[in-house]
Amino acid sequence: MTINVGVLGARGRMGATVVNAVEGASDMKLVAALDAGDDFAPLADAQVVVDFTHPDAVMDNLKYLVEHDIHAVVGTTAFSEERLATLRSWLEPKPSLGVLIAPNFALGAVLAMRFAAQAAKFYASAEVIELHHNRKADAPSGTAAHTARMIAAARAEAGVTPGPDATTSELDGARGAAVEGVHVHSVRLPGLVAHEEILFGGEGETLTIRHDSLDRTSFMPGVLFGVRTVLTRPGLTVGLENVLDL
Ligand SMILES: NC(=O)C1=CN([C@@H]2O[C@H](COP(=O)(O)OP(=O)(O)OC[C@H]3O[C@@H](n4cnc5c(N)ncnc54)[C@H](OP(=O)(O)O)[C@@H]3O)[C@@H](O)[C@H]2O)C=CC1
Ligand SMILES: O=C(O)C1=N[C@H](C(=O)O)C[C@H](O)C1
Repeated sequence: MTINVGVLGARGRMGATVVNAVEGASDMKLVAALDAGDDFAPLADAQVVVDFTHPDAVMDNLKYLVEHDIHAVVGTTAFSEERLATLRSWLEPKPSLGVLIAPNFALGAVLAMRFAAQAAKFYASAEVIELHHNRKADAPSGTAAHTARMIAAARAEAGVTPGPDATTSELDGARGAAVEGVHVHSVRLPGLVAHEEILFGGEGETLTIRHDSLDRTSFMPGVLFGVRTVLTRPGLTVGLENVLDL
């Protein structure tokens, strides 16, 4: 079976890479490659649309896709619990429609998050550092926020209370942003692509888990897997770890 795929954000850094990947996939056909300001009419031919646009645009795009019964694979970041709840309400009357949102489609990043969740119950102290290119629109990264939430959930399940921290900040932001009790630090530099370190500290030891995306092709196997998977996975799925056999 050939899957008809549309891409939103097609002229962007990720969208252009997705266009190439879809064109190179023998089981997919690219039917629309659209960007900001384009007419969405060509999406009528798409079974699945991949969205790598902008946090300010993605909810309107998803509303359009759900209204038109088109499955969606979403890499665009900055999904709050409120946004996810809105999306679930849109999907409720569409029981066969699937939306897959993944803050990171790179296999290594998904594994790093899983390892971090595993480690979280053994270490009361954890910090996340994400490092990205300086054209990135949002901070913290979607991956860092998701990682922090996974650590928080693993701690809650294991009954681990976040470790002591005696520091008083002299300057706002010196300790980063707290996402569900986990400090997250964002670095922006030209030359970087997408990188994350998760640091754990315990009695006389530290554990560092690090992932580096050195090229945007690192995200493509996950995106193509998402396109193939979303057709048979109705409802909202958040995180590639929930569809991969890890
Ligand atoms: N989940 C993952 O694995 C990954 C996620 N990302 C995320 O993907 C998103 C895009 O990143 P990146 O490609 O670097 O960003 P870019 O800015 O390079 O690309 C975004 C593109 O989307 C276009 N766009 C904006 N609004 C719309 C709209 N309403 N409809 C269609 N196209 C639109 C932009 O056009 P214009 O410039 O004219 O506004 C631009 O061409 C970010 O949220 C980023 O964090 C990135 C890498 C991996
Ligand atoms: O903007 C990017 O580049 C990336 N965005 C995603 C995020 O915010 O986590 C995924 C990856 O880190 C690259």
